Amino acid sequence: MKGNKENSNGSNTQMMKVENGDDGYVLEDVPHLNDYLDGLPTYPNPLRSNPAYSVVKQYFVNDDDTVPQKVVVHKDSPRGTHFRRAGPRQKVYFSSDEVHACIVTCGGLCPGLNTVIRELVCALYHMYGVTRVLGIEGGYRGFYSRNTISLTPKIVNDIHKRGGTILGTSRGGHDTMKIVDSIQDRGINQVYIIGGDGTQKGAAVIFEEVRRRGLKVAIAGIPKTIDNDIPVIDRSFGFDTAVEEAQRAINAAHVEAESAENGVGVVKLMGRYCGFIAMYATLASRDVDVCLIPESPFYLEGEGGLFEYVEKRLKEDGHMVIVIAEGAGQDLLDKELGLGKEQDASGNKLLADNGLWVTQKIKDYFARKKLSLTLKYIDPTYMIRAIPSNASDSVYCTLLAQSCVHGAMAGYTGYTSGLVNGRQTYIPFNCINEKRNHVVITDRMWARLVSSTNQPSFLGSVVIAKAKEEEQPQTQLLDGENCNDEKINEIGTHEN
Ligand SMILES: Nc1ncnc2c1ncn2[C@@H]1O[C@H](COP(=O)(O)OP(=O)(O)O)[C@@H](O)[C@H]1O
Ligand SMILES: O=P(O)(O)OC[C@H]1O[C@](O)(COP(=O)(O)O)[C@@H](O)[C@@H]1O
Ligand SMILES: [Mg+2]
Repeated sequence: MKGNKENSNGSNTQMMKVENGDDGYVLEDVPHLNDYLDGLPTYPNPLRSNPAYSVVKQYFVNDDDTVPQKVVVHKDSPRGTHFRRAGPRQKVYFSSDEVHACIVTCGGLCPGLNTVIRELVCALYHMYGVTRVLGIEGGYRGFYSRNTISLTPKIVNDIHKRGGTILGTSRGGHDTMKIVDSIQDRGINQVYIIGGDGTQKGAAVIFEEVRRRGLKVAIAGIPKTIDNDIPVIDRSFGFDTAVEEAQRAINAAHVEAESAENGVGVVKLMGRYCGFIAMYATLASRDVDVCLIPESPFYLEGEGGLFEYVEKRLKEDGHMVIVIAEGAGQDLLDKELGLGKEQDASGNKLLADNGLWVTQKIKDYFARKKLSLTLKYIDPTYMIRAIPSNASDSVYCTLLAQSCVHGAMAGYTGYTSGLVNGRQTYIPFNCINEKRNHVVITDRMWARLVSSTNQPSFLGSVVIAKAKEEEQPQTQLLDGENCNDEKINEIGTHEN
């Protein structure tokens, strides 16, 4: 049974393609150019005659292959939500010389952006014989305010060794009509959009406008977020690299703290709304005594508070390391400093420097108690995102880019490519855009962290009960689950 349902988000008119099957099987499908254009010609996939790929058994993905969102199931549980498996199809909807592709990067930097650009260009050229690929400079606004650059395998050959994005990026500037006018005027028919939650929302609106105008243009997203806050996918590219780089800052903080009397090292890491980088960097390092993240409220004064814990650790060990994600404790700062309304050009809330704030608070506390303290504050936030991707992220970027190109060539549109339970999939924009991924503090991963640092939970029993109520228990599969149900963080819930 095939069906479309209206998106619950009032501002977004995207029709969702949902297919229900036996035993509670649900396919959250992605749009196809065929859905709104009749009589499109198809062509055999050029990979059939590509010497590297033609020898691969079952190189082409079966059109019916789908990937389950949840792999932990019970005997009688419904089969649940699935996504279309990514990969090359037998038939393509674009001939090689017809394709005029473009690539744009938006939002904040992330390790691996250049790798994705490189691999998109190489996949288009080498797999599909496409020779017209444009780079849109400076993010979304580049569509209507900047010249484009021509991208070839030669131009992108070495870019994966550099951090940042050769195309430049920006926040704000999303003007749907101007962007789609530019796509139409330039004769672009495949748009590859690399960016985070904001960017994917922008891509969804572009897709809707392209469909409204009846254009044969595939709109494909590649999720980029150093914070790892995009739902559904296993993890975002660049996240591994960022966690690895964060180790250097934590090591430095530890060395400094260890070498001084009553030494405290404070490290601020990225994580606007979620504390994945801080959590994983802390778990990996084992030198951290307390990790503060946005999802876990904390307090400073009194019993069970941060000051009491710092004092205790210094008495016991003579030194300690604090990791703080940039979004942690922002409510406390808001209350005290009266901030809270300022936004960046994309509408993201601008955060006050909680690392500096907590540093000053600890210093004041120790001064009040006339206790000695040597505190060093390290803020490596931009250092961890301005570097090239590490080896594992680079391979991941390659697979993402190739999957994304296969999808557009096969005529799919309005999707984000993403890794779900270790398999590449096409995810409809609405599944990505309606929720944000966050650390589940009633999950075993956070419990692991709290037990490894031995930090106070800062939570009273009432708060814990409330959090448990709000979070879906990880072993419980609910009837009728779909991608819009609260996502249980996949990284945090893979238990062995
Ligand atoms: N709700 C939205 N609708 C359309 N465009 C958006 C939306 N939110 C953000 N954008 C655009 O997406 C781009 C990147 O968004 P931003 O939030 O800065 O970064 P990220 O995509 O990394 O989260 C910006 O150009 C912004 O204007
Ligand atoms: O200074 P900028 O460029 O606004 O970036 C800061 C923000 O970018 C982030 O890395 C996330 O940005 P994105 O949503 O663009 O991925 C946050 O952690 C951080 O708050
Ligand atoms: Mg974002």
